[in-house]
Order: sequence, then C-alpha cells, then structure tokens
Amino acid sequence: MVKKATDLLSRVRRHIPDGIRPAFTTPEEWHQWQLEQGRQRSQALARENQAMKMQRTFKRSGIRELHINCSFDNYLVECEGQALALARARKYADEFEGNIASFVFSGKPGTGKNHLAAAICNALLLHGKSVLIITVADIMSAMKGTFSEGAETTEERLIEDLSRVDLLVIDEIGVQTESRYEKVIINQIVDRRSSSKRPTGMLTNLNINEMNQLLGERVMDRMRLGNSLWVIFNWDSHRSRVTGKEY
Ligand SMILES: Nc1ncnc2c1ncn2[C@@H]1O[C@H](COP(=O)(O)OP(=O)(O)OP(=O)(O)O)[C@@H](O)[C@H]1O
Repeated sequence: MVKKATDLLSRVRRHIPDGIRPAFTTPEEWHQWQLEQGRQRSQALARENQAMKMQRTFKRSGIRELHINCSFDNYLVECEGQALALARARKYADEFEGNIASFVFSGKPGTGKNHLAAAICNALLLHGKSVLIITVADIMSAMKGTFSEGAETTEERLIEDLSRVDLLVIDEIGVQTESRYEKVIINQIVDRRSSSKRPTGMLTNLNINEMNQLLGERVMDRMRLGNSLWVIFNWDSHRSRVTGKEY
C-alpha cells in the first residue's frame, strides 16, 4: 500500500512544474493531508448545520437583509469618531482568531453600530466563522416559544446554540422593558460564551453606567475579558440618507 502510494507520488511529482510546492511529498504527509481535509469538511458541515438550525429557529440567517452588504469599505467617514470606530472595528475583525475579547458599540441611533457589527460579521463569514446578530426581543420570543406545546427545541438547547456561534452580537440592549427573565437569559448566554472563550458583541443606545445597571456587574465584567472593545457612537444619525439602494 505504502509502496503503491510512493510510486504514485513519484509519478505525480514528475508532472509538477518547478517552483510549485506540493501539499504532500510522502505517503505519511498524504495521509495527514487527507485527515486534515476530512476534518475541515466535517467542520464546514457542522457550521452549515448550525447555520440552518439558527435559520429555522430565528426564521432568518445570521445577518439581516438591510445589513447584508455592510462592509468596512462602504462605511462613510465624515468625522474623527467615525474614522476611529471604523479602524477599531476593522482591527477587531482582523484579530478575531483565538481572541476572547468582546465588544460594546454604544450610542445614538442611526450612527452605524449595526453597520460596523455587520461588517465585522461579514468579514468573519469569509473566514468560515459562524455569526449571528440578534435583538434581545428576538432572543426572548424564541425563548418564550420553547414553553409552548410541541416546541421543537428547549430553552436549554437554545441557550447552548446561542453559545456556540463564533460571534454572537446582541442588538437593542435596553430597548425592551427591563425584566428579570431577560437579565437571567443574557447572563447565562454571556457566561456560557465567555467560559468557552467565545466573545459577544453588544449594540445599545445606553451608556456604560446604564448598561451596568441593566445587565449587572457580572455580565459587564465578562464583557471586559481580554482586550475588549468599547466604542461610543456620538455623531448624527445617517438614517435619513439611506435610500436602500446604495449597496
Ligand atoms: N457612516 C456610514 N456610512 C454608510 N452608511 C451608514 C453609516 N452610518 C450608518 N449607515 C447606514 O445607516 C443605516 C442605519 O445605521 P445602523 O443600522 O448601523 O444604525 P445603529 O447605530 O445600529 O442604530 P440603532 O441604534 O437605531 O439600531 C444603515 O442602513 C447603515 O448601513
């Protein structure tokens, strides 16, 4: 078997142009290469299954329609704050691999918090990561749905699913009326994600003190793990200029 593989490899090698380095040169390297390919394929499949499950549960994929084409390149910079927010978001995406740092984008409506969060997620998707941007309201209605008769999933499984996405961005923190259940669920998600070294993004109109008050010190402390990113979006809303046809 090894001899056959060696013969085949030496025949193949004769046809490889000079200067091209093959992925494997010995039967052992070939075997390792095949194992690695298999591992990558099964990871891709698991990711795809998870994305489909998310789509079924939340009735949509990781990024909402309006933000599906948001990128770093189509974020307009007209003030220093925007330039800094853009640079920091871009750096966050570049340094995502193996990083446990979470981020909080806080500030006025329409300033591009979702835009830059979607740009981060779109960049990560290109690198095969799983992402989900979801509002607190959507999380809560999915959670409440698990209590109804014949529900496909359980509260525990839903929390587990939300904890496994490579980057989960929770939007509209502080929009809902404050409820104890909501606080407990966010606490559990952030806790589980941080203990499995997965970062969480948060988008909010609240300031840091209000976030501390709403979510509690436990959650906010976990959000500060590692080299976490906090950006304040304090310029004017861009919404009146959106036509829906720009990208
Ligand atoms: N600097 C910008 N360049 C280009 N488009 C922008 C910029 N800022 C915001 N937008 C666009 O304006 C719209 C509103 O922005 P976005 O949804 O990111 O706001 P937000 O800060 O998340 O607001 P809210 O707090 O109300 O959820 C989006 O369509 C977004 O793509």
